[in-house]
Amino acid sequence: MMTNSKLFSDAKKVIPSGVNSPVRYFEPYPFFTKKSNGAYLWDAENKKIIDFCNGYGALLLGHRRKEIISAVSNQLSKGTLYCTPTESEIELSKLIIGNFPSIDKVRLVNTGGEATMTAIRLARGFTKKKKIIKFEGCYHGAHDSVLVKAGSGSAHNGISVSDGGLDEVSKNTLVVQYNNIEDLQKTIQKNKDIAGVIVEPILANMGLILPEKNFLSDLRKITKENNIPLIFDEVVTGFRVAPGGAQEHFGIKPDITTMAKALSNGFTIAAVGGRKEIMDLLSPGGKVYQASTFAGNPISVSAAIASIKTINKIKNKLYSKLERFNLLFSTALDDMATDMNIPHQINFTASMFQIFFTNKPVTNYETSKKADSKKFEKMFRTLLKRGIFIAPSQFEVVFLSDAHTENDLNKTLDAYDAALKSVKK
Ligand SMILES: Cc1ncc(COP(=O)(O)O)c(C=O)c1O
Ligand SMILES: NCC(=O)CCC(=O)O
Repeated sequence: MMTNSKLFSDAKKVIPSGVNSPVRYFEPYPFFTKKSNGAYLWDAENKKIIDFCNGYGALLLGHRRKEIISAVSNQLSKGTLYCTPTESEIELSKLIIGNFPSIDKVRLVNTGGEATMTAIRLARGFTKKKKIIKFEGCYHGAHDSVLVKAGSGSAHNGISVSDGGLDEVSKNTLVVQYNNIEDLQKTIQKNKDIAGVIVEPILANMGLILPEKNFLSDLRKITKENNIPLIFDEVVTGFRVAPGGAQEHFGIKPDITTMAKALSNGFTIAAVGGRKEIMDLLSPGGKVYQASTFAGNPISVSAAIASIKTINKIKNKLYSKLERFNLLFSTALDDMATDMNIPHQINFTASMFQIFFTNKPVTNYETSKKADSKKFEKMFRTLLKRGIFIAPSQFEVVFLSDAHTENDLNKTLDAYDAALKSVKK
């Protein structure tokens, strides 16, 4: 049997740092997954692990969900890539538009990063302006204009602006504090050249940070008053917090929306959608260029159609169950840490939560950075020893899926109990 340790030493020889995305690495080495099903992963050493990383939020319905696997198997028998339009793309676009009333038209792309890159280019093409505003700690993918004071692996590895990124690009990205509407107002007043504001409506890349009351509605009001397109990056929140994403949950209409992850429950697809007059600027009808060989590929499209149909069919049960599980879990975890006298904060909403080891509320990049990440890593390691996998970094969140059972959650709470004890030592 191959061990995780042997696989990692092999991997390092042929893959930089042994991983294909930085967030997958943790000390001393990550486990290597052989297969998954429902709520579980099995590693190279045949250990069964309860998964709370869930494809960084993609697997809302759980691994190998039957409706999706059967739609994809059906498509596999008909071909994998045509590079011509298909009727399925129309069906998927109608489903997306049906769930997101702010969207008149939608382009399919492959990754969240590609979606935000296209959204920003569209905002620039529409306004003929240059600068974009992003919020500290929000992560929108690994491209130059958004990899500035970003969260996720970029915060974890202390990379505020990436080597190799162009200053000419990052200097056109203005960074504003999350949950600080005055900061946004001042930045808009000082700069006349703003093409768009991009935001994670719920910040899920600095741990979990919730928008304070009125933050998103004020953001909408101010951008509208100043004729600045507002981009909601719903790569994490789309379909996860509601069938129509955070914009449905908070009742706010952005001008452009990006989505990925739970859109397809584990296949490579993302989308950028928005108002007709903006979306129609895309080439070939317009002059904003976006293109990709794999965009709208029939495999991912079939997965996304099956995901949305499943979500829409079971939505009345799905979201209330996940919210109930999350409330029970987060409350029990809070009680446990309080009983142990461990300074902590728990932020939770819908099917996401995170614990921070700090006695101050976590409301933005700075307060998240001040939490004790060494304690978090200790907790992570104890959880993993006990067969529970959460994303390895303080700057990610814990994702529940429809496949988790009460029994899984009880086991996980026992593991958190041991993990908190290890933190206390
Ligand atoms: C909010 C948000 N936007 C964009 C992205 C980038 O998505 P991808 O990794 O598919 O490029 C992520 C990825 O984690 C994300 O969390
Ligand atoms: N929250 C950050 C991600 O989901 C990104 C995953 C990756 O970079 O592999």
